[in-house]
Amino acid sequence: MNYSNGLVNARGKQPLLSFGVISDVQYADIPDGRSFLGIPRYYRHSLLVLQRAVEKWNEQKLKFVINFGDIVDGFCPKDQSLTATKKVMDEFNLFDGPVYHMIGNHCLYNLPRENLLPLLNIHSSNNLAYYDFSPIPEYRFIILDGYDISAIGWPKDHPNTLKALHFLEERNPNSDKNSPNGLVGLERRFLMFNGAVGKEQLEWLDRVLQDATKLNQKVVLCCHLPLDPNASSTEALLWNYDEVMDVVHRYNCVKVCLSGHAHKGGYSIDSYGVHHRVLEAALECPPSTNAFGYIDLFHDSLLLSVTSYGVNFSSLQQTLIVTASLEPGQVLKAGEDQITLTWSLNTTFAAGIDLPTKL
Ligand SMILES: Nc1ccn([C@@H]2O[C@H](COP(=O)(O)O)[C@@H](O)[C@H]2O)c(=O)n1
Ligand SMILES: O=P(O)(O)OC[C@H](O)CO
Repeated sequence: MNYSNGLVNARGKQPLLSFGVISDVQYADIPDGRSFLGIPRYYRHSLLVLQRAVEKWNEQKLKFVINFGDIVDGFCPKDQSLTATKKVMDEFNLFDGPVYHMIGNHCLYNLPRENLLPLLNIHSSNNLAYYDFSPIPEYRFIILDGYDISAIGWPKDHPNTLKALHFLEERNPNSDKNSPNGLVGLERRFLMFNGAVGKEQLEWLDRVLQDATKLNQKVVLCCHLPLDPNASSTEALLWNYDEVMDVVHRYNCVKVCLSGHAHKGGYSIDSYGVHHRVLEAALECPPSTNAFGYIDLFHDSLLLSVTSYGVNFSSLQQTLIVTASLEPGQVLKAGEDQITLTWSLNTTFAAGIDLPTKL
């Protein structure tokens, strides 16, 4: 198969396919602000990051794009939720190919599922937002709905809202269920801005992984909420990340889990050798810097090139490269294959790095 834009990757191999990634745009037409923890948030600039991303992805002729959720921020005035969501979608729609979306908590603060899902081109009879696709026979992509069991997004009397409230009541004694005060270690994920994958979705995941195994496909698992404590702040984890990973670990086909939500990003390899990469938030890029990228898929590895914080878009001085070898067997320690490189001014996208240890 040819590399989509006709270029050979600087490692000398032609990728089977390349696709774009971005997360947590959280656009709102409001002045800059800060997160609860004081991190600056640039609500208007994030749309410019998306515009630059789409421009770059089109230049690179990528096959498709995956958006990891939270396209509009919860602080968006509610009478502007619909127009803001459409405005962001208009930008995504300028990409010359399909864009696969997933939902995040901020999307759900703005619009109920029944209005949101059609805008995100997620066609579902039960308002759940999980699905899979296989752009080439060698790979299967699975998009999870991390807010299946959630106290946000469903009507107040929906069984999933009630289940979520009950779940939180049992695990988080604070009156503000977004507060992790007093919760210890992994308990700190039991917050209202997170959610869980429900039983039926878990069973569906199991069936898809069974099928992928039968077809000898490698799987990229995507979820707004991170699935490994070593790749994310504890407060951002999916409530039942452990149940999801128990299903994943029954098979050998899932090679990498990608997510957003934990804005500073992260990377780990779990004890089964599955790679986890949390993507940095577009929202928290200071003006004229970026957080988006693309992934090259190979038979035995993938290569993520991220245009990261502090990088001037036109010079692309720094590119964060992660090569993740996908063969089963030996497990690398987290961080061992994550390398930050500084490139000279006239270098554009750069080479991958061969792993010191081949899996
Ligand atoms: N450590 C934290 C983090 C958050 N909260 C609460 O969650 C709300 C949303 O947080 P953002 O990161 O999206 O700004 C925030 O307003 C707090 O109520 C918290 O209590 N402790
Ligand atoms: O996506 P937000 O704004 O709800 O923030 C989530 C936090 O970063 C989780 O620690």
